[in-house]
Amino acid sequence: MTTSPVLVAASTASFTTDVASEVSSVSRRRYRLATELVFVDNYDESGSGVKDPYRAASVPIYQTATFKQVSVTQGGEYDYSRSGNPTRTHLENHMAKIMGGSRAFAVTSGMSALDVIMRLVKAGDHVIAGDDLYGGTNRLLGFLKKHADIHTHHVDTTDPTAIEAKLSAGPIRMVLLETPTNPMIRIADVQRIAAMVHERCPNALVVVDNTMMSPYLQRTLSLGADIEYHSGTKYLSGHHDLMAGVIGVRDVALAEQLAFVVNAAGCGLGPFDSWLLLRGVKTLAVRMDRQQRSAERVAEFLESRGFRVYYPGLASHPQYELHRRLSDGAGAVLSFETGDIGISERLVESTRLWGISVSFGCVNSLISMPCRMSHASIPAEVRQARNLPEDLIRLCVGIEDCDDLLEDLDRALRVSGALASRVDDTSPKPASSVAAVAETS
Ligand SMILES: Cc1ncc(COP(=O)(O)O)c(C=O)c1O
Ligand SMILES: N[C@@H](CCSC[C@H](N)C(=O)O)C(=O)O
Repeated sequence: MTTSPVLVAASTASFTTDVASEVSSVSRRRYRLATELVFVDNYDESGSGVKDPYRAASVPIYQTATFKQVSVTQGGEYDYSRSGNPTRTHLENHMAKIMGGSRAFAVTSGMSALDVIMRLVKAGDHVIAGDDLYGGTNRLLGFLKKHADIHTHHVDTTDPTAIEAKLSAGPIRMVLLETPTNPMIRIADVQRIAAMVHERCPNALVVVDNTMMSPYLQRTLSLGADIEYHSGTKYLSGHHDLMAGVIGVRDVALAEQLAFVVNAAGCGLGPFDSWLLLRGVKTLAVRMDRQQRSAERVAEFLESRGFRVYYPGLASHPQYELHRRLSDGAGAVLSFETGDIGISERLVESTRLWGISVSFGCVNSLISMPCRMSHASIPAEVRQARNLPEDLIRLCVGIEDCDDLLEDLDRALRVSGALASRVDDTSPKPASSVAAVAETS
């Protein structure tokens, strides 16, 4: 991160209301994001006024559903963990700080985050969303169309004029963007789209699913989005050992509406998962830096072998410059085509180190075929109409030694026949691939 340190008002996160008001007026130096990720504001900045009574180095897990009251009318800050829990509050304040929002909410999954956000849309309203987007998002939007009379227009979000053309299609309440998209890794110009939507449709909210970048690489609230959300199941937690969603907002009134829904619908993240997520977020920068470095090598390796690779860190990506302008890195998810569904299936099943699994953002490297797995819920004819390649392979690059990853991939490319169908065997190989070939033969 390159942002220079500035002074900001301290978070009002607290375990007790009285200490919160005591520290809320204090300003402290704002560090670079990699520092802020590990700096969990558990004490006040002077180090004297303690927010946690025992100055616990790790935020405690308040594994309780209820909080006792002093009397019938006198309660504390918390009464019931659905409405609020200190461990969750800590996580939420930490995430608001990291995302550059006024407030954040931690809920039970990424889909739950979108479900909360969609409660801001009422029957008869229209939504504009991408034609390349996560299968579960497509499924929820389809459900809302069928059962709640919320109509979604799916457009190519790489083209702001395609969005502009739909702004008069009905009462637009929301523009929902993924950038990069899952699984085609396309980029939306959030800044331009947000400015245009806010000018043309002041009642519309610009919502960004920032899961693939994480707030470490891209902060869309500062690009003009009204709401940014994440599947915390992915990079924020990093280990595929929990499900979570995080929503961040700038506007205080909007935050109040979301807070109401989280409590009313009862999807706030439980104390243990809140603690696990807070723990995961602390290592986000080191994980992402490492995963991204390896992803760059993997993308270059595949491109040098003649494959069509989708990764915004490659100069060949059509929105390479745009993504560089909007973000701090290309991330660690990429996809590529082999040109043949059978070859893709064999390739995926030939890897040993890359786990065949949905999801991404884990420290372990994963390989998948979106049309058979994460995006299988999108009907085949819709996938075809949206030009989603059936042979597409998606890679989520983990933290393993990159030479091992390349060797495993190289071997799988060969045994599946993918490489033979792409390039002649005399093309340059990474030094490490020699061992892999020997292993195969
Ligand atoms: C881009 C994106 N957004 C949201 C989700 C939903 O997250 P979750 O699985 O945590 O519900 C996923 C994957 O599941 C995803 O890939
Ligand atoms: N069976 C699940 C599949 C989850 S896909 C998870 C992730 N977002 C990805 O893109 O891999 C479902 O149908 O929801």
